[in-house]
Amino acid sequence: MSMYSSEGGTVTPGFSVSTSQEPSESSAPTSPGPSSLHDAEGVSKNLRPQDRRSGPSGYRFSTTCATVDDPNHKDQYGASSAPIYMSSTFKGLPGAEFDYSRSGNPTRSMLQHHLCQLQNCRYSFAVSSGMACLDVITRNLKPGERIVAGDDLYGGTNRLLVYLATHGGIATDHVDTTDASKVEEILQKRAEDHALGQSGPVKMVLLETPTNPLLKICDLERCARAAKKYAPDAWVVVDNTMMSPYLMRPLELGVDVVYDSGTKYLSGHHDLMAGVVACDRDDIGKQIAFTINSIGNALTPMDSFLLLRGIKTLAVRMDRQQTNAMQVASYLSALGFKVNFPGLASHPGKEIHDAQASGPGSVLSFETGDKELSERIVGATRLWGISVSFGCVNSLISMPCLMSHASIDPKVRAARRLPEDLIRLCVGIEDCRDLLEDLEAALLQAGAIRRRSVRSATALGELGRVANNSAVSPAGAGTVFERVFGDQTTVDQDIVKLTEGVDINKVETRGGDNEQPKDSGHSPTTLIVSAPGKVILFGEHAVVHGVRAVAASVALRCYALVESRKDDILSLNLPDLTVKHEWRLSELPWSSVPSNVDVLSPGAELNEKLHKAIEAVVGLVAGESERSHAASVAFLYLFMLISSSAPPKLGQSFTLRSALPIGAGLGSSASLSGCLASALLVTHGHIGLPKDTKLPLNDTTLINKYSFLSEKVIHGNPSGVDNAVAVHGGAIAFERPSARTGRTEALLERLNGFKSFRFLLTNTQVGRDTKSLVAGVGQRLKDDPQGMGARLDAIQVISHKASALLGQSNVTQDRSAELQVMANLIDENHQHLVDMGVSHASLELIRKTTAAAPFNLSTKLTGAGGGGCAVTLVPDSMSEAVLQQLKTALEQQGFACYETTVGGPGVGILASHSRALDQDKLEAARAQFHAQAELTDEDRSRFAQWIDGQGDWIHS
Ligand SMILES: Nc1ncnc2c1ncn2[C@@H]1O[C@H](COP(=O)(O)OP(=O)(O)O)[C@@H](O)[C@H]1O
Ligand SMILES: C[C@@](O)(CCOP(=O)(O)O)CC(=O)O
Repeated sequence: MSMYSSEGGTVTPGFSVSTSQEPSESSAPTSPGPSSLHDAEGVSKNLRPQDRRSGPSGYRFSTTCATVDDPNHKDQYGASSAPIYMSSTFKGLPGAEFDYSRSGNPTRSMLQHHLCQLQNCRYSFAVSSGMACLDVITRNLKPGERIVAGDDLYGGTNRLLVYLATHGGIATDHVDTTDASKVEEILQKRAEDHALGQSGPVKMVLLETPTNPLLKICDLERCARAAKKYAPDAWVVVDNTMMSPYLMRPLELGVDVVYDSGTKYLSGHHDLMAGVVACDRDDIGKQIAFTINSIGNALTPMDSFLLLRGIKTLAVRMDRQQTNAMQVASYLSALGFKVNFPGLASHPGKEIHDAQASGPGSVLSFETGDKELSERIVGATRLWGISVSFGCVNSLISMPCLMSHASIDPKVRAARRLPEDLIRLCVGIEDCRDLLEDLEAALLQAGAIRRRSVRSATALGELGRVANNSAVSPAGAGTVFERVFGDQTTVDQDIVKLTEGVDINKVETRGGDNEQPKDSGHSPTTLIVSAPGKVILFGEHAVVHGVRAVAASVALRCYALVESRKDDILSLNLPDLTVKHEWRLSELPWSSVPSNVDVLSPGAELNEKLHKAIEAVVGLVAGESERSHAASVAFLYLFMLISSSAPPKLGQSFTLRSALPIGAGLGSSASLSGCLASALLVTHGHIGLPKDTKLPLNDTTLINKYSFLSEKVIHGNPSGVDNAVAVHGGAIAFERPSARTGRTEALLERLNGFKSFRFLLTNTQVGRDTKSLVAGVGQRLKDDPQGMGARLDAIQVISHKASALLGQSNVTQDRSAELQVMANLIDENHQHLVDMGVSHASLELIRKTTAAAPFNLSTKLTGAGGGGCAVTLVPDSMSEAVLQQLKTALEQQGFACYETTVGGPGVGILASHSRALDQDKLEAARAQFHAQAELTDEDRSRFAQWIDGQGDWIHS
């Protein structure tokens, strides 16, 4: 029988183990015991455990891990990997080494031999789980005897101790073991009580360091000394799971028994449950062998094999895990979170820890100050698996109070100062950049941090400074991070280094260690956004081909309500088109998102693969109109692109309502696109909300880029003028980049004089489709490049004249002459549009009506034409009565008139975190957004008026 076997020889099924079958003190190992080798080498405790030689071969730790060699169980075929003896019984005469697998199994014996090498001890036992270890150990206690244990214990340990108290009469004193004097005090007190007959003797001191999940440090040597002094009969037991024998070997520090949950670091792959008990004392070894054989919780052959295999890579795994953990801890700490990790210089127990262990391990925890925020963070991670346990090659995230420690009474948790908001991270071997990116994205999505734009960094003169750092993102996005504690703003270059390659600009935390979270510092999850429609006064269609267009925002807007959800559903509600979509986030075609998306710098081209994949997903809804299909595809396209850096786990609900007539040439699609882009960029943390009510230009530029992509989905080949107006607002002259004109960058010029003109918009109510009208003009240009080219040139001249006129901010002396010039330009431009084939009988009727006496006004189609809207220039001199008369005439012909002001603001944001959208207002807004689908024009304008009148909108 091997000294390393737990079983102790032959056991006949159905019979109890006789003492002679337990490991006997006289039995000698058949190979030199590890301790003898150590003694021979005079190994000093001052050497780091992993540097010390261990095992009979005298190899260092990682070599020993990989070198499984049990001289007592040499394989007859020379198998390189320990064979799995999948046999419950073994044939042979009584007295043979193996007879029944509960008592002994060759695979388990090989494992236990190997564990002895690693743990530098003579007895190692493999059982069915970490808790089984504690069960086996505590069975040494008798009713009336006592345990002293820590107060920051794993929930399962706590549960077993409570069970022992209630069912076994074995009480536990919980003390703060991080303060060795407390351990000394309680041991002394119990010794005195026992001497006086007032309490049972302490028979076990249960320690763990670092503790789980607060990572507090206990001085093992000092506690063990105190135990030997005041309770010499007590077993000093250490749960070494957080360290593993690679980082700490408590038996060398005066401890009697060590156990590890083998499920964690030892196996490393979360593919088995196991526990390992180790000791160097014969009396304890004998007792434990007896108990395991009696209760039958020894590890199965298959799991023994798996554990043995896992152990071979223990050192390399832990090296990588620790390095990663150190980076994660530093990252969180630099962001201002309270981080518990003994690797950090700030850890109060670091000195003691470093003296007894050779690394911090890879478990850390941090506090956010807000339980719900923590839940959101945990829920928002993707790469970090939400799971209990630790030590696995895969990184895990959990909230101990809801998971591993949920079995501890909340009152007890509170008394033991276990914060409810605590998040535990168990770091794996992944590429740390991915881990940090995922964590960062989760922090952003949950609202724990927020990023700020590159522009403000540049303004602060910081970007250049940090850009010199070699660790700046290869994407060149300018990885500058900013922390904010109250009013203090710092740029932390360490974070830049840590998140090398992370495509994020600036990050602000919303609280330091002692600071309560401030709502103002995070990406709001509930908000209302709006964007205006537009009227093109000159240059529509031609603008697609590089010609200048003159356009302005109108007071009719689209509005979106965005709310976060607690499930994984992404919902898009389009009541104007009576459509509601719901998609499960996991069902979206994430694999079609290009891998190299730079969210802050999207290209101007649609990604065809993603576009097609999304069309297929949206196309699954039967009976949807082309209109809502296009809007839904545009929405999903933006959603997937914008969230691609961290696909969320929790869904969102989007409800869009428009005060604009849809498909009437007033840019409803662009205003919808502006709403979607701004809402997504803000709620996904790519745009932080400004402290004042003005969105910075770089943010509106980003919104515009996404709006343009959305327009491309809806329109095919838009010029970009509609979305430029919807996002930036005001009145503009616009020219897109074009091969025809040689322009390589879009031109956007503000026209301040536009506002002084009055316009009447008249909707023909004739539906049409921008996409096909634009495509039609494109085709005509191909068919007749000369004729069409001449028209485009003529429109270019018109637009230039008009923008020169409308750009003047002061009303000139000769106002009526100006108005006449404008009227002529309108007529001329309309004629070209007729020639381009995009007018319509209804539009011509409006022209005729407005041109007739007594009105004598100039009108042109606006937008894509083919129906839709017409715009009429109303001279300053026209009285309200005459204007009313014109409106009545038009309305009698079945048209709808809008008197709208032009040149108002672009995208607007009303966020729930500001007082502008308090709970009451939000409820009222919800009711309005979710009111019956069909709204009359009057309902719409009432709704718009109400929403526009709420709070302080943040505007472009
Ligand atoms: N309120 C809305 N709800 C859903 N989709 C909308 C809404 N407003 C605009 N759209 C989308 O925009 C398209 C209309 O765009 P378009 O034909 O260019 O007309 P417009 O001149 O109004 O922009 C619709 O077919 C639809 O896809
Ligand atoms: C015809 C066009 O110039 C304007 C389209 O406006 P609308 O979609 O009709 O609102 C096309 C474009 O500029 O993208």
